[in-house]
Amino acid sequence: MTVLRTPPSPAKEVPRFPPLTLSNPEMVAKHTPCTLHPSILPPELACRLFYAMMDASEDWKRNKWWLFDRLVESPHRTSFYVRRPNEADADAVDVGSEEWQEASHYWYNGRNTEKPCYFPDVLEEACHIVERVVNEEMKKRKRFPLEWAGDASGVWRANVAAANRYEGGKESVGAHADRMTYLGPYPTIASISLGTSRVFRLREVVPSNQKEDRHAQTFNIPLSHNSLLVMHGSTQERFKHWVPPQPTIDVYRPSYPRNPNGCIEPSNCRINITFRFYRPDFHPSTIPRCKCGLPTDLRADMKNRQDGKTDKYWWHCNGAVQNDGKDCGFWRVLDMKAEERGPCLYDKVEEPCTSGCKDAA
Ligand SMILES: O=C(O)CCC(=O)C(=O)O
Ligand SMILES: [Fe+2]
Repeated sequence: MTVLRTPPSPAKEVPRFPPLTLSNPEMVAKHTPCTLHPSILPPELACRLFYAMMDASEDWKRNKWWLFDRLVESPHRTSFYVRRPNEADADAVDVGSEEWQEASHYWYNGRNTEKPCYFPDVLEEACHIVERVVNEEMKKRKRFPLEWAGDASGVWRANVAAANRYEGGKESVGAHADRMTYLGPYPTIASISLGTSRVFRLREVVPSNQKEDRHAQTFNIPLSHNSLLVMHGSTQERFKHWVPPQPTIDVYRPSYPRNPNGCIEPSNCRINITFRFYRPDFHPSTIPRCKCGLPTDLRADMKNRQDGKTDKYWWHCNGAVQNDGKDCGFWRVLDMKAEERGPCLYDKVEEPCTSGCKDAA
């Protein structure tokens, strides 16, 4: 017997757009929730910071983690710095204190047991400039209800910095969104690049309910020496970012010699420094432990984004990266109220901004 069925309707044609290079600040602001400043520090300071971080990076380590049954190493070196609290500032958090040490170990996937270094003077000098620019930017933007609002002064500041060194074009970092364990939701992350220019890549994670309607586009942002990329709130909730290996790179020629009468040595290294704010309401003592007894990871539920206020985040076991690849399967939804976190901008933001809203991009 032949059964006649109506043929299935052809799948909807959803256009795919090729990767787009965002070569100026206007394009970056149009397509992403980030802002680009091509030249952020006075040139002499940028060069001094490059040399200081190149010297320090001799001691930086490659992160290690378990991928299934294999111990793998990051294809770049990394380090973690904490800022000395400002005595004059009553709100300042001493993330260098013993109670915060766990947060620095977490950067190294629980491996590093040494005390993190305080910002060297040159990093402190750069940080002041970065903070001023970030705060100017933030004033112009629509903010998100879950952002931190506990600072009496209302200004953004950095209390930690993570640094990476990429040597040559082969070194890279894989696609990820930054873990929010100590940053909390909608963090602002300010990223300085020094040395060789590399491409920074961003790609949105399209929510499950929009998958049939649109594809994500890949954006390439060339980050040259002394540029600042500010990843504003929602970047970690909506996008993954990475620095891909690059077959060719332009060697960086510093504008100043290392020593007054020395010669200029070209370099094939890129140094990246991300300034971050570890929130007091995400203090290590408040981070849920999984069944392995380890601090859990906080991640945004990127595929089910909501309205900027009711977005979901999960605490989940981070054991797989540390524990011979074994994960205890623990997870729990973040509940800001029940976990007594905040204060957030909730009450100050009149209308919630949808994660995809244009002003927030
Ligand atoms: O090197 C960069 O620009 C990105 C580094 C990064 O994504 C990270 O450290 O989380
Ligand atoms: Fe990152």
